[in-house]
Amino acid sequence: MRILEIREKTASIASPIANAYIDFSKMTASVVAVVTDVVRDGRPVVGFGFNSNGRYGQGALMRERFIPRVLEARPETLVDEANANLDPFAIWKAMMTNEKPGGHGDRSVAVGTIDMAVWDAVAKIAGQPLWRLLADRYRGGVADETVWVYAAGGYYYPGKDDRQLQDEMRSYRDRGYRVVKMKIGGTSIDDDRRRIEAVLEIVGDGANLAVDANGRFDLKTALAYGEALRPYGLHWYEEAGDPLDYALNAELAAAYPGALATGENLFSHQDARNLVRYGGMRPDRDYLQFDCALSYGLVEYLRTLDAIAELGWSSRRVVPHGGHQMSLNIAAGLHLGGNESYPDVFQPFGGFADGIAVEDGRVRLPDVPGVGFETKANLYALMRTLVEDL
Ligand SMILES: O=C([O-])CC(=O)C(=O)O
Ligand SMILES: [Mg+2]
Repeated sequence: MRILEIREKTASIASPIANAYIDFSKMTASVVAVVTDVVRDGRPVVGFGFNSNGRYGQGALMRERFIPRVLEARPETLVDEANANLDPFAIWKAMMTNEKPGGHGDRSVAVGTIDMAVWDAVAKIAGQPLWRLLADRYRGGVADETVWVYAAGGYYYPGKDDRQLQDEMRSYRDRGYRVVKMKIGGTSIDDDRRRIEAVLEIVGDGANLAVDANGRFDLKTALAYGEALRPYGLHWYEEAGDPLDYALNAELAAAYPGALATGENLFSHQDARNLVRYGGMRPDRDYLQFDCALSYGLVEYLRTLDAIAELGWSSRRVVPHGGHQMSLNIAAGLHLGGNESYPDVFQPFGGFADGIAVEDGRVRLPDVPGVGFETKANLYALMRTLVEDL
């Protein structure tokens, strides 16, 4: 059993939306296909992966370092004999040969994207949905039947007024979501207060609304927003300050009684552990949002979950960023607290299986081998363009 080829290409996810920090007018993502020599139903098993929004395509790093290392490794060293399958841990180790510690940045995205495709292939070779394989291997066979999801959107874009923001949020609620998320910090605090109140007219209770500042604020502004947000009793206040400014986060946590959420821009188990050690995050109410597709993949995510468990954190406090099916599988198979969803933005990567509706804020997973990309027609059509000749 061996990996024959790893193909990648860059896809555009450009759109006019903006958060408080960046606009997405030139945003891209990498799509990867891991081609194996295993044949199922007369066709080679191919695992697919892609990286989450916000970090651009990583083709150059893949082509120059990570793909060659996998293909140069002796094939027998990448096999998991016990399970008669490929070994994601050995493949990960091969990719990370001669990589120094620290400085987790774009390479963690490149590795995470290939790792997603490897796990898709592994689950397909096993003939199981990934969520089932993960539950069997790591959680005594018990998977969650449904996963809590929330609808992320509420972006800024030119000409968008409160009425359009309300229509957007109403449409998420009409599609079965209970909790919605909107951007803050891209305008004045008074404007944001008005936008929040407009959305609360639609979703009612503050517990149905999360807000996301995308790391924009300095300490003073983070605290001022904390004061302004406090009376609303929001679901969470996300990424107030710079992702690596643990002291800012700790000061905010000491002042803000509601839930905080952060971690989407921390890309290693060491950084995740430092957030939990030094960021003042409270295990009884706050949320951790590490995204495997940006942070060296599921192999590293398992280490991250172990690292936070050692510090007393339940996996139920983890609600990944990224709105993708890979994290949905991890949430169901490894007992996380839920998953982000982008019902409308970042298509075709956002959203889950076609034909499985969100009901009362929860979604089921498809019962097909792998991550389930084949159940999302627009995404699978894009992935197939990598392997049209196979
Ligand atoms: O706007 C973005 O970069 C995405 C984001 O923060 C989120 O989904 O939480
Ligand atoms: Mg965010």
